[in-house]
Amino acid sequence: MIDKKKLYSTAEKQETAVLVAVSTQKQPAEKTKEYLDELAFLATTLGVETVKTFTQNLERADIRTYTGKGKLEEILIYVTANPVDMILYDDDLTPSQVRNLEAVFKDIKVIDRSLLILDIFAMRAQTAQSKLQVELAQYQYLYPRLTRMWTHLSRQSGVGVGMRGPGETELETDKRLVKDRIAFLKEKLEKIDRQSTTRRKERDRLVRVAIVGYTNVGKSTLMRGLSKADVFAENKLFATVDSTVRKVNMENIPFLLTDTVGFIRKLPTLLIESFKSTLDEVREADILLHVVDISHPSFEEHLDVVNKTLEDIGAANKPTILVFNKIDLYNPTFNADNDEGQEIEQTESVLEQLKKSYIADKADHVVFISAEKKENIEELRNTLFSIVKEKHFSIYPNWLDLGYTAVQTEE
Ligand SMILES: Nc1nc2c(ncn2[C@@H]2O[C@H](COP(=O)(O)OP(=O)(O)OP(=O)(O)O)[C@@H](O)[C@H]2O)c(=O)[nH]1
Ligand SMILES: [Mg+2]
Repeated sequence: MIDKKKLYSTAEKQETAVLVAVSTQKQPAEKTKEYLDELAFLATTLGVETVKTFTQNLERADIRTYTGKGKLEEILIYVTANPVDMILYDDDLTPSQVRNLEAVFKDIKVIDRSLLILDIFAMRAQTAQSKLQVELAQYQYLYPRLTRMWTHLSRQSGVGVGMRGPGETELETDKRLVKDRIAFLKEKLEKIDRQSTTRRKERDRLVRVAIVGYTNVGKSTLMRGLSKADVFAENKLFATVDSTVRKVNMENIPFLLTDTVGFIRKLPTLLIESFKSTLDEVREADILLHVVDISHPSFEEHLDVVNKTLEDIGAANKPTILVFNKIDLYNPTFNADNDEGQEIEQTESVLEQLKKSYIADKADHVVFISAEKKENIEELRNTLFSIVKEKHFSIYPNWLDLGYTAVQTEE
């Protein structure tokens, strides 16, 4: 049995972190800066304050200690002289890197990107299913890394980042018990998966639309704007971990709208695997609303990350509306490459060009909106509805003769 005696308390003091990243041939320095901003934002989401960042240029990350020796010493001097609870690495560390770094940093936690993201998911998971999914991903991540550090950490008072299981319990650290737990969780999830597949099959066949996108782009805000759902939206990463399905009616044609978990660069593979059945909502969708935060300086990279993840889960090549959101914050003079002295183009023509470039290869439709300020929502509704309608009539060619009442669902 798992020991659930020690409860996680939110009243703990705020934890502090230093961030570490390397710039490599594949990852130029300006990218590293952006990634570190994202890492700091992930930390903030967990209430962790960033006190310093360290970066290093290397051909590739050091296989033993991630950074080189000199930088490692520099970090050690800093964390010895200052109150620092954890060192956050922007990439995933191998079990042996973790071991080596633990030996250097002793009582200071060594946390990598995956572990941080897993921790946020643990905090956000609401349903029994997503809690089990997160717990499974956490244990699969921890199992090969269960070393002195984890047993040591679990004995420290107060559980912080890296040790938080879902449901406010602490993670188990006994290797043998963890193995049993993994088997148990897998079995339980398979059972839930079988039940929900049956339930989905029994559901009447309605057109399914999934809202997808990078984290924090405004998916839940848009969901609220398009349906009556009271969905949680917040300026933090991964506000949504569970998917919400709502039935929406437009001109007496019902369809299902799903808000989904956001994607992120380097989303832990284990999370994708264990969230398989949650992601089924995306995989089984007929139409995708791909939301992009156009005000974000790296929105194009976000777009590529999402498309790549969609491919990975087998959900690419669906009819897609590319929804550029937060148009109220968009400033093309900031995003566009402006050579000195060059006239800054009007927002409208910049958007027009953007639309053309995306229509050509990445989307069937492009719409610019502000979900928050409710700008252009009508245009989006109309575009969406025209596609939904087409799909709906291909399933129910005689819909108009049925008096609109043939389909009843519980959503
Ligand atoms: N200015 C502005 N802010 C917006 C807009 N749409 C959403 N936001 C804000 O962006 C933040 C994230 O919104 P969410 O709807 O939670 O985003 P999400 O994509 O569901 O995020 P996750 O569930 O965390 O992946 C919130 O603070 C929203 O208020 C918009 O059109 N303009
Ligand atoms: Mg959300």
